[in-house]
Amino acid sequence: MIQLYEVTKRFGSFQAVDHVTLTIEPGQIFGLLGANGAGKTTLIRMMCGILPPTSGSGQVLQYDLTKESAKIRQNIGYMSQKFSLYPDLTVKENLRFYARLYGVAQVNQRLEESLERYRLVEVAEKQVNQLGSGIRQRVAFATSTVHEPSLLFLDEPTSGVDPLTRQLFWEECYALTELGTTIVITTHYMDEAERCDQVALMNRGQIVAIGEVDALKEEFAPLLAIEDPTLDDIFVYVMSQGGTNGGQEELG
Ligand SMILES: Nc1ncnc2c1ncn2[C@@H]1O[C@H](COP(=O)(O)OP(=O)(O)OP(=O)(O)O)[C@@H](O)[C@H]1O
Repeated sequence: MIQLYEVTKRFGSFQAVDHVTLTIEPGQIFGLLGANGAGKTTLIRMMCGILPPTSGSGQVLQYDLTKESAKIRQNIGYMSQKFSLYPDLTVKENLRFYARLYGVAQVNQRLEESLERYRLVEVAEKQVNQLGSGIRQRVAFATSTVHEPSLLFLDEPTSGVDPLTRQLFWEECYALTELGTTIVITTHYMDEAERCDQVALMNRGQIVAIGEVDALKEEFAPLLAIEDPTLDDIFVYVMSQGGTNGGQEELG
């Protein structure tokens, strides 16, 4: 589904993503973890075909990362940290906008399905700016899946969201993977990371640990001298190995 080889992104002399080589199998929920500034969003934006890599190569779906980025953008779903919703439009109008953008056939039917699935029927005619953050998150989730992409990128979709909405959100993720969707998600919540089939820990632009959660725990137990480490323990250990790459002036 995704193969990256030595993918690097530099902003000026600063290396935000540093030679990342990665395979993500279809049908998985793949979690990207790392401290603030570790490079997760930059890596996701490259996988989405939004940001060209400085160097490296790869394939997303069957498309070349550098030469076919438009095809990638058209065929994936992406829920960014800053939800790309139009606050003055209603929930339904937002959904309709994205459905048209992605060339969805039978838009009306799809909108009804989407409103139903994400429990948005009652707020369909409300403007997004009148809604609370939990519902806005559901609207953003609905817009990123309105074209039923087989590959979905979710960048911190649950930050600032209440536990019930988080729970419902994860149920939706599982339902989508049942339908064959592959999900790449970033999160700062370790309980959410535990729900992923595979996780990768990023530090200073590099992937410093990758694998199934249980396998990682086994791998890190001797290094940590803890019999049954939590993902939190591993995270703290990995991050302590050199700290993060820190901030950088915005260079565009
Ligand atoms: N356009 C840009 N110009 C300059 N530096 C940038 C740019 N975009 C990102 N960076 C820097 O690259 C580094 C990685 O940022 P990125 O947003 O990918 O991290 P992250 O792991 O997603 O962090 P967070 O968890 O806070 O979202 C940061 O130091 C950031 O300041």
